[in-house]
Amino acid sequence: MKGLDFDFLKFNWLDAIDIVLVAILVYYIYSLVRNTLAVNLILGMFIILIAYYVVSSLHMNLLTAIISKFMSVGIIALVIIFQPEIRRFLLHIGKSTFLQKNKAWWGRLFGSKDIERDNLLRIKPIIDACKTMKKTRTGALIVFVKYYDEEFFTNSCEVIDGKISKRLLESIFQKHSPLHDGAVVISENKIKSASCILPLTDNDKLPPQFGLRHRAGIGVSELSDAVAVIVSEETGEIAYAKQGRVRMNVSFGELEKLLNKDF
Ligand SMILES: Nc1ncnc2c1ncn2[C@@H]1O[C@H](COP(=O)(O)OP(=O)(O)OP(=O)(O)O)[C@@H](O)[C@H]1O
Repeated sequence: MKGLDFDFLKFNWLDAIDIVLVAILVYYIYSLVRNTLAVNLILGMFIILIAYYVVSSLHMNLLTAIISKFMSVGIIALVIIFQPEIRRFLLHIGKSTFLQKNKAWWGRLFGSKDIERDNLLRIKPIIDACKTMKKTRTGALIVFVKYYDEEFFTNSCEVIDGKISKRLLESIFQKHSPLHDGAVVISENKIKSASCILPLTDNDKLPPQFGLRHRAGIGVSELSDAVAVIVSEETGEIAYAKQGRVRMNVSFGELEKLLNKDF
């Protein structure tokens, strides 16, 4: 009888690096899809994969053939289904590149105070406008995007391309303004557009009080690197959506910190 082959148990440092990298990748994917619909899709795929192994090991040929045909087109289906997650994943990688990180490090080393001060100056009119809108129960949806996709936004928005100001934001969302319906998009330190119709999230686990405004804010944050600030017309509460997840009852202090980090 031939001896058993335990070669596969040999373990070297490259295997260790391999395992660590796979663990990081799995964690990265998990943190991208956590609390989003993609989790259910991954679970569904996993069940189909197990079903395939079960039926093929039981030699159930017809079912095996059907599932394997289904899986052979799976890769195209996966790219289509997970398009928002793949896009977010690539954007994350791009954002964490050496150059981008270095920019932040130079800032931290030599000009952190100035950068922080500049950032707070940029954010202040937005926070102030949110404070007023919360007080007056004016519904608002403000979306911040790092990369302004002309095609995506121009088709469904009114172009503004104006300086960020408290009064401009308040006037846009004021109930009688023709532009108050929809979202304001801020990018490149400007109010790029208003009255934007955004894609709604399909997430069915959201609180029942979340209507279209909240769904639109969460929806756009699922599809891109956008973050959204939502002021509820009903309650005046501020919500913050990022990567398809939403934080409710955000205080102005928190909002400042979040925008300082993400905007
Ligand atoms: N697809 C969309 N994109 C951007 N804004 C939208 C979209 N659909 C609806 N809205 C905005 O949401 C408003 C309706 O909000 P709705 O009352 O359904 O939201 P909500 O999440 O319950 O918030 P609120 O607490 O302010 O009522 C609309 O007047 C419009 O301004």
